[in-house]
Amino acid sequence: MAIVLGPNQYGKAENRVVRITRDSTRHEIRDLNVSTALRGDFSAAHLVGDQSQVLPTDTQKQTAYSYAKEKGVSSIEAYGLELARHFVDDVVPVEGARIEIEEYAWEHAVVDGEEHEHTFVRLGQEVRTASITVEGKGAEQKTWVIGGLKDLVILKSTGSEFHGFLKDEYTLLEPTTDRVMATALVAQWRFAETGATWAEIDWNDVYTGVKRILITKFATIQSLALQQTLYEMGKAVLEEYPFIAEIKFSAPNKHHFLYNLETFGVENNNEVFHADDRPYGLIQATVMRDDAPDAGPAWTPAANLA
Ligand SMILES: O=c1[nH]c(=O)c2[nH]c(=O)[nH]c2[nH]1
Repeated sequence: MAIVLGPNQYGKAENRVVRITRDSTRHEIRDLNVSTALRGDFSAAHLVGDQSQVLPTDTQKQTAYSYAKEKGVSSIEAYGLELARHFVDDVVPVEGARIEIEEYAWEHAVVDGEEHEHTFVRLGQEVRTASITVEGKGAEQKTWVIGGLKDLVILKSTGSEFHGFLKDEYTLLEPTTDRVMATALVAQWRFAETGATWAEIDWNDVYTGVKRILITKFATIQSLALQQTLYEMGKAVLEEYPFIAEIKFSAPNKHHFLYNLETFGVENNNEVFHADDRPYGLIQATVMRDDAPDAGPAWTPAANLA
C-alpha cells in the first residue's frame, strides 16, 4: 500500500471585482464574484512543500482585478475566457484553469424621473453565472463555456395543475387543477462551437434571450408538473440557439398551501396561502441534444474533487 496525492486544484475563491466604466459622465457598473482554480502537476507543493511551480493564489487575485481593466468586462463569459486562457497559455506549469463567476445586476437609480448617471440600485432579481474551463496548451487546447442564472424567483398564481400521480398507503396529497407554482430557478446552459465559434457568440444577447424564453415558457405553459415546465423551457432554449448543447435546471418547488379559513366561516377560493419554506420538492433535469458534443470537464467545478 502506498499513499499518493489524488486530484487537486488551487486558486483564489470569491474575488469581489467591481468594474466601473467611466468614459463619459454616465457611468456603468459590473459587479462580480470571481473564483479561479488552476490545475496541473502541483505534486511538489503537496509532497515536499516546493513552491517553484506554484503561481500564488494572491497573483491569481491580482490578475482578476487587473484584467477587469486591461481586458474589460464586456460579459462574464468573455472576461472568464481571457483569464482562463491567460493562466493556461502564459503560466508554464498550468495545464488547466477553471473560472467561475457570478454577476450581481445594478440599474441606474431614477431621480426626478430620470436615470441618474452615477447612482445605482441593486436589482434584487437573479444572479448571472458563468463557468469557463480551459485545458491544454497550443493546438491541443480545449475550451468549455457554461452560462447561467440562479435565484430567478418566479411564481404563477394559476395555470398549474398536479394530478394523476401514483398513490400508496402514505399518499395524502390531493390532486389539483389550479395551484400556485413558484420556484427559485437555477439554470445553466452549455455552449458548443456548433454553427458558431466562441468569437461569434454575443454572450449578453444570449443571456437576455435565454432568460426571456425561460420566463415566457413558465408563464404560458398550462403546467401539469414542474418537470413538464422545465422540459418545455429547455426545449425552447435549444430550439432558439443551435450553439447551446444542453441546459440543466434545478428548481425547488416552493409550495404554497391553501390556508384553511373554514373555522372562521371565511371562504378561501385560492386567495390566501401559506408559503412554506421547507421541505420543498427539488426537481432537477437536463434537456439536451442527442448529438451534443462531449461535456468533458464542463460541469465539474473541482477537478474530480466534487
Ligand atoms: O410539479 C410537481 N412535481 C412533483 O413531482 C410533485 N410532487 C408533489 O408532491 N408535488 C409536485 N409537483
